[in-house]
Amino acid sequence: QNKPTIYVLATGGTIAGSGTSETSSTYTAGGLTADQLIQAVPAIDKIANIKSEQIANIGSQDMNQEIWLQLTNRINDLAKNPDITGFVITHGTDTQDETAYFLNLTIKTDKPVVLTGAMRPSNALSADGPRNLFNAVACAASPTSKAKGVMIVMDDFILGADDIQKSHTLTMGSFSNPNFGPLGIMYNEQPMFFRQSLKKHTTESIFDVKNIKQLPKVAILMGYADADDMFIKAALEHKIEGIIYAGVGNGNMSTKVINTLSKAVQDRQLSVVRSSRLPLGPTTQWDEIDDDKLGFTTSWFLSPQKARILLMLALTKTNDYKEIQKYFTEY
Ligand SMILES: NC(=O)C[C@H](N)C(=O)O
Repeated sequence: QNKPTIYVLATGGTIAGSGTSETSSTYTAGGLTADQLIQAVPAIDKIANIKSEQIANIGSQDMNQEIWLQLTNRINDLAKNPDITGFVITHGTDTQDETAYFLNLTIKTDKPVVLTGAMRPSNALSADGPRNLFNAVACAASPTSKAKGVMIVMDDFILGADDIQKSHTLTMGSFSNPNFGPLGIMYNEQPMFFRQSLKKHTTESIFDVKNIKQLPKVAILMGYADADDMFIKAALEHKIEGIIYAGVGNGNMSTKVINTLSKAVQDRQLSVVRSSRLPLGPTTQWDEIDDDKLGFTTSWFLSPQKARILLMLALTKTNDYKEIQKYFTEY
């Protein structure tokens, strides 16, 4: 029939998980296959032909760069097939923001790529997975979803990868674009878009991971009152190339932390990106810290975990902090 073909790549998560009963909070993420997830939503057949593939079947707390690279390379390859309209990735919610942002920077297609997941396991009373999967397929099937960057569809909202945040440990409605608002909503089997990100992504992104087997090593460390530099020293022993420091307030750091980090910038060209432990607002340059003097970069609106992804990709190109700072304003 004349329906769009959507390619579903399944990776596990609570959407594929099963609980000990339909009302218990005890469950294991992952388990159900891509085919089982799709068969549980017969309404999908009305709107799309589905092809599917099992990439992994894990809780997303175990997501890793091998799977990221596999997803990127597979989608870039499949996107050349004119019969495929768009892609849906089922994924655990814990690190969905990271995978979405990684793909946003490394996928080279205008075709819609939509991630979805669930907060309740597949056999829970009022499980959210089936509706989310239906909406994700409907979003990926629509021509209006093209060239919008990688999106996440959860709880009827369409969310952009650069601002996506999981903000509640337990309940549905956990996902939002907290700084700039959602891109749109799913309504009546169709996406309705109200906003679009101006950040570079997908076809405009310069990051190409086709020949990359191992990404540069970057760690995240968090600031707090009376922060010591012991974790920085420990990280430096592991041949780390970059540190994202999730500082207090506007990416601030204790004097001890600043001194140890700036010494590592000078002595061994460590790349340091200041970010914030706060959920909202940018980490701006030059407020209380002289970034140019120290050779530091700031993450602007990226959360520490997304700043880590951009820094890993940036380090495949350069370790010049000015160039890296440019990336943090563009992506
Ligand atoms: N709601 C979920 O999907 C949580 C689960 N731990 C996961 O990320 O796979």
